[in-house]
This record gives sequence, structure tokens and C-alpha cells, in this order.
Amino acid sequence: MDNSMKHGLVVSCQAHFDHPLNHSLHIAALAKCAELGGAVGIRADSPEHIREIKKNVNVPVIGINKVLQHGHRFFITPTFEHAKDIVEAGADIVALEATFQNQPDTEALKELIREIKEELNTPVMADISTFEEGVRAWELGADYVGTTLSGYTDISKNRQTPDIELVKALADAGIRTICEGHVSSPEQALAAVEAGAYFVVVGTAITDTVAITKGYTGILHNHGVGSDGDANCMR
Ligand SMILES: CC(=O)N[C@H](C=O)[C@@H](O)[C@H](O)[C@H](O)COP(=O)(O)O
Repeated sequence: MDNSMKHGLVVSCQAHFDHPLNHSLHIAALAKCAELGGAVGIRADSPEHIREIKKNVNVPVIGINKVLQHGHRFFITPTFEHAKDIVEAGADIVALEATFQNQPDTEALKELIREIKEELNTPVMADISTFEEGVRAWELGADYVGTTLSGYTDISKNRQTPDIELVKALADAGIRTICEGHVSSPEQALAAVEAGAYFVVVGTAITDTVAITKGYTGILHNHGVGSDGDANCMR
């Protein structure tokens, strides 16, 4: 097990749809900035973006291959083919969704994890939303279990803050746990590591300049000055 990422920061460099940063050169520049800032890894979506990042960034890349489900949220790396495409693009770790909602068949999930590990020779990060999903993914052979989808599934409560309680519960159960989702300050990242996170993934708060700008314009607008912007870009 490569421990270069232990207790470090992984920066998620993603943009989708009409977001102005949704271009492989922009995403690769964000990833390089993250590396220069001390990130121990990058998380990125799609073979195209990963391929560009790998040209000039030396830290490991956690690859995902998102598929939009009928106007609903994304399904993260649903099949072996999706995983193979990102590994061929250079992903060092494959992250995939392991929730009961989108991966209800435990045998099928077990086979998917096995295939990625054995046939692609690549470690797997399982993105989950609850403690039970995390335990299942770990028992099925996932190398890392991430709280990525806490707040995004039917059975997890909507949230605006990182799920530190879930990090702690999984870490206390001996699971190599990654804190991902809604981390918006360095202090929250530290709290996640103190709760037992193996590493922390931060996306929006570092790389989504539209969202960061809206944090400032929104507060001014709410106090009766300025505009809060009209962009409605999805990440
Ligand atoms: C739910 C989902 O699809 N999450 C995605 C997973 O890759 C990304 O859109 C998030 O930005 C990433 O998880 C990091 O989280 P945050 O941007 O909150 O720091």
C-alpha cells in the first residue's frame, strides 16, 4: 500500500456542463496548482481530463468516470468499462459508487471491485453515504472508503458540512476512511484527520471559482449591496 497520501490533502479538480473551467487544459492547470500547494493527490473525472493532468502532475490521481442518470445525480464509475477507460488514461486509483441506492447487488459490486483490482491492477476507493455501505465496501475488498456521497442518497440526510461522525465511526471500525464532501475550511480538514481520516478530499472550496465567488457576492447581496451573480453552473 502506497502511504504517500496518508494524512494529506487530495484536491478534486472537476467541472461539468457549461462551467467555464470544463476543459482539460483548465482542469490540468488546477491540478498543477494543487500539487504546487502541497496536495498529495488529485481527484478528477473523465479519461480526457485525467490524461491531461497526468502529462504534468506527479502525485497520484484518483480517477472517476461519472455518468449522469436521467437528470438525477451522477453515478460514479458504474461499470468495469468505465473503470478501464480511466485506468488507460492514467488513473492510479479508481473511485466508484458503492451505495445501496446505485449498487444494490452485493455480488455484482464484489465482482466489480475484484475485476478492477485484479485485472486492472488498480486500487479501489468506494464512495459511500452510510456506515453500513462503508462496512460492506470494505468487506468486499475496497482499499479506501470515502464519505463522498453522505447527503446525496435517499438514506443519508442532506447536509452542508463534512460527515465527521461517519469518518470517526468507519475509522474506529478499522476501515481506511477518506473524508470527502462539503469540506470548506482547513480547520474542517484537520478535524477530519483528527477523527481518523486517512486523507481528506476537497473540491468545491478550492477549485470551483464560481462557487467561491458566490460566497462573497451572496453575503454582500444579502446585506443589500451588489449582485449575487447569475451563474447556475453544476459541478
Ligand atoms: C456527490 C458528487 O458527485 N461528488 C463528486 C465526487 O467526485 C464531486 O462533485 C465533489 O466535488 C467531490 O466529492 C468533492 O466534494 P466537495 O466539492 O464538496 O469538496
